[in-house]
Amino acid sequence: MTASPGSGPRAQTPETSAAEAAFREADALLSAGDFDAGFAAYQRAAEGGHRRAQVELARMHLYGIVEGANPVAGVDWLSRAEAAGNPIAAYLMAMVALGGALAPRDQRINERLRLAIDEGLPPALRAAAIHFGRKPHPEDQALCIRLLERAAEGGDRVAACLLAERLANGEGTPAQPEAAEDLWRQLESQGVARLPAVSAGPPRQAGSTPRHLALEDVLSAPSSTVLSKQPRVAVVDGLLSADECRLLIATSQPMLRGSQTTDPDTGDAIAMPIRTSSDASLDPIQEDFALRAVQLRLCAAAGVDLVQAEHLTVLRYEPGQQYRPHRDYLPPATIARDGPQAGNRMRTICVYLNDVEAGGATEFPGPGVSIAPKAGSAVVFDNLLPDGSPDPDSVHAGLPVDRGVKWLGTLWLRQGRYRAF
Ligand SMILES: O=C(O)CCC(=O)C(=O)O
Ligand SMILES: [Fe+2]
Repeated sequence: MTASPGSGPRAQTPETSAAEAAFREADALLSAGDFDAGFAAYQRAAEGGHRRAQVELARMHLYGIVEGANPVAGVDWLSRAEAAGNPIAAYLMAMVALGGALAPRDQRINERLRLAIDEGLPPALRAAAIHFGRKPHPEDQALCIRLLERAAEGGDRVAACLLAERLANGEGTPAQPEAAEDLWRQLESQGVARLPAVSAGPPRQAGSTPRHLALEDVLSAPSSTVLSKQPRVAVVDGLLSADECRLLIATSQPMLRGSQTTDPDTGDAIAMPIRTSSDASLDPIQEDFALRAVQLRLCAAAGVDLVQAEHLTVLRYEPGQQYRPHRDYLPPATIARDGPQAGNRMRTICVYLNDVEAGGATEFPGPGVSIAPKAGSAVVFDNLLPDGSPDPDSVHAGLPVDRGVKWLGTLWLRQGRYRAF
């Protein structure tokens, strides 16, 4: 990758003063909570060629911040800013393109990410660190550490958590317990909670030459082992790396709240004794490249497209907490309200994010299958019969945790497209 803003033919044009004024006005309006007027002001600035306004306008379109937002228009604005060399636009385009729906999932993703890395964008540095961290070559491991350091220096707290754990455990670097402890103390003083121990085994991703960023290497999932044919239940070992497990935990930890369940009669989300864990559902606006890459691999393991996935949910069970026997398919009232075009939840993938000291297995009483949590491994199961109707035999439970804590990531996968990108 070559271009960097401020040099060469792709240099950014200086913003005109009218566009700059509209951009500032938009910022002020948004700070005051007036989203519609802010959107309109960004639109004026964007049409005047203001690159940052184009990016902000694109985000409002992509994430549906205002009435009339349109993800396709979001991608158009990103393309314009990207063509002018804006690295944030390139990063966001890479993130959108992972879904394959509004931009092709092709080689340009690597090029875009490289541009954003060259510009030192912390979420791009973090995503690249996690990418190289999956590869066993010592040069890739060393690169992972360096990229985490750069992201952490750029203020990325999740990267700092990942770095602290690698320093503590001597992953990709000699163990440095004191440096790890210092980093954790700094993070704790900023309100960041420590991570549970995660040991997903050594990096094992086969693939390309060291130090070469090639996302296609890490997007394919290892093969699965079928435990039951009817209902279909399979496990996939070694799906996520320790960094990826930690990424999900560190991202969701500040957002955890008591779990809710869908009332089968009304479709409302309510607290019910069936599910006593805490959870966080990640809104698309909270996603970054690394989180989407992880979800893409989960979807590959489940054999569905990323756009069929509901938002990623991360659950935490403390001792005694459980998810009593239930089925994941939705009542018609919920489907009518939330993605009627997407149909029902055809499949579920749950990935274990840590090893549980005792208890916490996922149990399918029908076929008599029980899966013990193992960091980085996943269970995939069908909720519907081949004709698309709900399968009552898909009943399953998260058994109570006896000792330790259980962290789990769940994607509920619809029959059709649920996400815009
Ligand atoms: O905690 C478990 O093992 C199962 C979780 C589950 O059933 C779900 O997330 O739908
Ligand atoms: Fe479930």
